[in-house]
Amino acid sequence: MIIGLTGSIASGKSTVSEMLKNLGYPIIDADLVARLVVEPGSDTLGQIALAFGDEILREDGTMDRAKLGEIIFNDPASRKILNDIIHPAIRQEMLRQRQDFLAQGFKTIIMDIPLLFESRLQHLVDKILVVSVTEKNQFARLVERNNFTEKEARARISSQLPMSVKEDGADAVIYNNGTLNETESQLNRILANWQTSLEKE
Ligand SMILES: CC(C)(COP(=O)(O)OP(=O)(O)OC[C@H]1O[C@@H](n2cnc3c(N)ncnc32)[C@H](O)[C@@H]1O)[C@@H](O)C(=O)NCCC(=O)NCCS
Ligand SMILES: Nc1ncnc2c1ncn2[C@@H]1O[C@H](COP(=O)(O)OP(=O)(O)OP(=O)(O)O)[C@@H](O)[C@H]1O
Repeated sequence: MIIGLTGSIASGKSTVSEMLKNLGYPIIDADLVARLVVEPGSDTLGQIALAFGDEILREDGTMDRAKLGEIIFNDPASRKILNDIIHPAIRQEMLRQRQDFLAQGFKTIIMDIPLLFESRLQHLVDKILVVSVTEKNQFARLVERNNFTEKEARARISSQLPMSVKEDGADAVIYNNGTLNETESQLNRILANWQTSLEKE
C-alpha cells in the first residue's frame, strides 16, 4: 500500500512523517527530493538559472532558496515556470525511490507530498492521509518556525489549495490542533483501520 501524506504548509506533515518513520515505515519526502534534484551542476538547476537568471545562484553554485522563494510565492506566473521545470524531475526521483523500497520488500510506503492535490498526483498513491490545522494554528506555527513576516506567511499559504479542499479529497484526516500525543493517537487509529480493511480484501 502506498500512502500519500499531504496537507498545507506548516500543517504538521513532517511531524506525522517522523512518527511514521519511528514506526518503521519507509518515507519518500518530496521536499527533500526537491533539494536533491537542484544540486549544483544538475540539469534542473541549469534550467532554473536560465529561466530566472544567475541571481538565483549563490557564489558556491547552490540555489538561493530564499531569493527564489521570494519570487515564486509572490507571483503565480513565476511559480508555474518553476513548477514546470522542477516537478517532472521530482516525480521521476520519487518514483525511483519508490521502486527501490518495493524492491527491498517493503509492503507499505509513505510518500510525503505537500503538493499532492495541486499537482494532481492522487493516482500515485492508494490512500490519502491529510494533516489538517486551523488557519490560526497554521499561521502562528509558520511564522514561528520560519521567522516569517505576516506578508511572507500569507504569500506561502495562499500559494496552495485551501485546507478544506484537501480534507474533501482525503481518505482520512488528522486534525493536528492539539498535543502531539493526540495527533499520534489519531495516526495509530487510522493505520489500524486501513490495516483491517486491507486484510479483508
Ligand atoms: C521555492 C523554494 C526554493 C523555497 O525553498 P524553501 O527552502 O524556502 O522552502 P521548502 O522547500 O522547505 O518548502 C516549504 C514548503 O513550501 C511549500 N511549497 C514549496 N514549493 C511550492 C510551490 N511551488 N507551490 C506551493 N507551495 C510550495 C510546501 O508546502 C513546502 O513544504 C522551494 O520550495 C522549491 O524549490 N519549490 C519548488 C519545488 C516544490 O514544488 N516543492 C514542494 C514539494 S513537491
Ligand atoms: N500538535 C502540534 N502542536 C504544536 N506545534 C506543532 C504541532 N505539530 C507541529 N507543530 C509545529 O508546527 C510547525 C510545522 O510543523 P511541520 O514542520 O511538521 O509542518 P509541515 O506540514 O511539514 O510543513 P511544510 O509544509 O513547511 O514542510 C513545526 O515547527 C512543528 O514543530
